[in-house]
Amino acid sequence: MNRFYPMMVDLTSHRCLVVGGGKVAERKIARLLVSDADVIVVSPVVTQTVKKWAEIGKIVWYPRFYEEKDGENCSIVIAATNQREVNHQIYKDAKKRKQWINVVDQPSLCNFTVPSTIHRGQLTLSISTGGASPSLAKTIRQELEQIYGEEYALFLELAKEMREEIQARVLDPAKRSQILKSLVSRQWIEACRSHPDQVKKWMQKWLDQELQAEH
Ligand SMILES: C[C@@]1(CC(=O)O)c2cc3[nH]c(cc4nc(cc5[nH]c(cc(n2)[C@H]1CCC(=O)O)[C@@](C)(CC(=O)O)[C@@H]5CCC(=O)O)C(CC(=O)O)=C4CCC(=O)O)c(CCC(=O)O)c3CC(=O)O
Ligand SMILES: NC(=O)C1=CN([C@@H]2O[C@H](COP(=O)(O)OP(=O)(O)OC[C@H]3O[C@@H](n4cnc5c(N)ncnc54)[C@H](O)[C@@H]3O)[C@@H](O)[C@H]2O)C=CC1
Repeated sequence: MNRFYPMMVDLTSHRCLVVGGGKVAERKIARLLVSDADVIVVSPVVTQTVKKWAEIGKIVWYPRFYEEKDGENCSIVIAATNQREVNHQIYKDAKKRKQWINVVDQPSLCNFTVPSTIHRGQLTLSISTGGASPSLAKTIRQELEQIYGEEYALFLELAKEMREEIQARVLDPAKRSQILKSLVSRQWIEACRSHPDQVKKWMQKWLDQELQAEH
């Protein structure tokens, strides 16, 4: 069994090739766009959504069949056609170039796979089943979406600000660690959900009290 190494990658401005323009390719492209990658799509036919992305300049689309040179200078290649032999050829070309390659119909050829993912601002939750059951990954994603709502985005934004202030102002490591831990409480997360407009003021007040107790 292959245990994949979970890794958060900065794809900003990295050229990423997606071959194919169907439903599966569209999903992979959407993920790459969230990460600000430079996406090149090669496919004679694409979905309406992919076509729209090309029209508004979010991606570059070459409306033709795959050619070996398409993968040049790409950090990542995704073979997402419905032709097994074409996907296999894309794999061989990418392997020669030592690129990161995802083949949507042959998990054993992938040197990376795409997990099911939830974004809540800076929070990312990803689920992988190592290719055993993508449907289970999707089901768990849907369950977690109910538990981890949009309030986590606001909470993290505020927690980041407060954390920076705590790091700058609390010099005693033990005390700093204690305040940083108490910042992460159910109450604050709940307040982000119920009172998004007021919570920052309350948190700041709480922090000021904690910092005063310092002196
Ligand atoms: C190995 C991997 C490679 C990769 O694509 O990266 C792979 C491979 C394959 N998927 C197949 C089928 C389906 N995949 C989905 C859905 C998703 N597949 C995703 C990832 C992965 N799929 C990687 C492993 C992920 C892991 O480790 O868990 C997700 C998580 C991420 C994403 O794609 O963005 C996304 C859910 C996103 C979400 O909604 O949260 C559904 C459900 C649906 O579409 O509703 C079905 C139909 C039901 C079923 O088969 O279970 C087939 C058979 C094709 C066939 O039979 O023709 C293969 C090939 C094979 O297994 O041989
Ligand atoms: N990994 C995953 O998450 C999943 C993978 N699959 C697999 O993914 C494959 C694709 O599925 P869909 O997107 O639904 O298929 P689809 O039939 O909607 O799209 C296939 C695309 O490939 C393009 N294409 C075909 N030959 C090409 C070539 N030589 N060069 C460039 N583009 C070419 C077509 O123009 C079309 O846009 C299927 O074979 C299926 O087995 C299916 C479900 C999920």
